[in-house]
Amino acid sequence: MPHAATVVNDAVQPRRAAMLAIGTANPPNSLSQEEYTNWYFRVTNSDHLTNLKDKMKKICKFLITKCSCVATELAVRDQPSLDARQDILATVVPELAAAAAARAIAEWGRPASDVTHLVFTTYSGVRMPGGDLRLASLLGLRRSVQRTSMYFHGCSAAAALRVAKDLAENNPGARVLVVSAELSLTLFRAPQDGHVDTVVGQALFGDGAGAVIVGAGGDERQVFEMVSAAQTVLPDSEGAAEGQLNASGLVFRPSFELPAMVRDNVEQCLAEGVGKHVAHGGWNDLFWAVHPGGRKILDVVEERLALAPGKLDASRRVLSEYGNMSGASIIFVLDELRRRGDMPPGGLGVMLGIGPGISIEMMLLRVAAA
Ligand SMILES: CC(C)(COP(=O)(O)OP(=O)(O)OC[C@H]1O[C@@H](n2cnc3c(N)ncnc32)[C@H](O)[C@@H]1OP(=O)(O)O)[C@@H](O)C(=O)NCCC(=O)NCCSC(=O)CC(=O)O
Repeated sequence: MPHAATVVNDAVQPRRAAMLAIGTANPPNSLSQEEYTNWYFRVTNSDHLTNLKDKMKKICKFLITKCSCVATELAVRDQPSLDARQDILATVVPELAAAAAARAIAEWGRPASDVTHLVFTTYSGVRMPGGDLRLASLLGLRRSVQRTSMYFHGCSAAAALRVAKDLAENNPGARVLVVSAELSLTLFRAPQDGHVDTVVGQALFGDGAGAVIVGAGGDERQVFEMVSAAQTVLPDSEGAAEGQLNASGLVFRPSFELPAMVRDNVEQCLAEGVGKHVAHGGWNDLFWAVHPGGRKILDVVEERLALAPGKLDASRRVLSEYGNMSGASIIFVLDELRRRGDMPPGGLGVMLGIGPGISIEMMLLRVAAA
């Protein structure tokens, strides 16, 4: 029963930020995972690597669809250099970001020019000026919008939401647009004999963008109150989710140990990061928005916190529908949770982000009054 949990010292925060609207977008042409696996091995001339293809099919069987944008198809056909990919990403990433942001702004109901701050996050390409500027222009944001970009933070929308909470609570009248947009084109590479990690990455990562409007005070409808936020780094975890941009794109290698590291530390992180702000009779008193980094990540969180079956359904659905869209995923999970409509106003929950570091982002949320 979510109602059983309450916020400690609830009245202390005079102006608390809230998520006011949420929008998401994906590239139009999604494939089933089986289609994607067949396509991936065909376009990379790798059908002869039957062992790897079988492994990818096995990994994919828990996933339903995979977005494969037109850009990836074009890029692969032309065997692009990093330069060619950067050109594609420079156009497509801000457009995908703008599609998600436009939905959030439409739901919010105020003009785009009322956005005072933009926090943009991506690992899909780097450029000067950044995708945030193009995004601001596509949306018609005011020239004086205060922009902040977070590149290569991996699953960073949770961190971007923490930054937005601070901005909203410390700048009266601020309306912060948070946008995370990811295209796995940046990670795309052909399978290599003997390297299972390559197909793990190709199977797991998907394309999507998520956007949230954050503000404090005012009379707009709220979705989730952002009660408290914290970040921590897991001990001895450096290198457990490493990525580096090189001539062949972003090479990202999640380690085998990552799920076990999360399993061994998640409860203590939550006790320290969220525990002091909430009185509850057990983790099942809360709703959960966990970064769908992979099936095993969700399994270990569920197991360690002894969560009831179904508690991570929103994360599991997003993972199976869209794959791991890195930062954007957590926004899809929040959207999925509120769309289900089964959380009573006042119910408390936790947003849990897991990214390179291993960094753990935690935010205590409260379902806003209807
Ligand atoms: C990838 C999986 C969905 C596959 O699950 P399955 O149950 O289908 O199968 P499995 O675990 O037996 O793995 C299938 C095959 O892949 C191999 N395999 C699994 N994980 C691997 C890894 N990290 N590196 C290299 N190989 C790996 C296994 O050894 C096995 O090969 P063999 O058959 O030869 O033994 C799961 O293992 C998982 O969820 N792992 C965690 C993924 C992860 O780290 N995500 C976080 C990404 S970082 C992130 O999310 C943050 C961010 O984006 O910023």
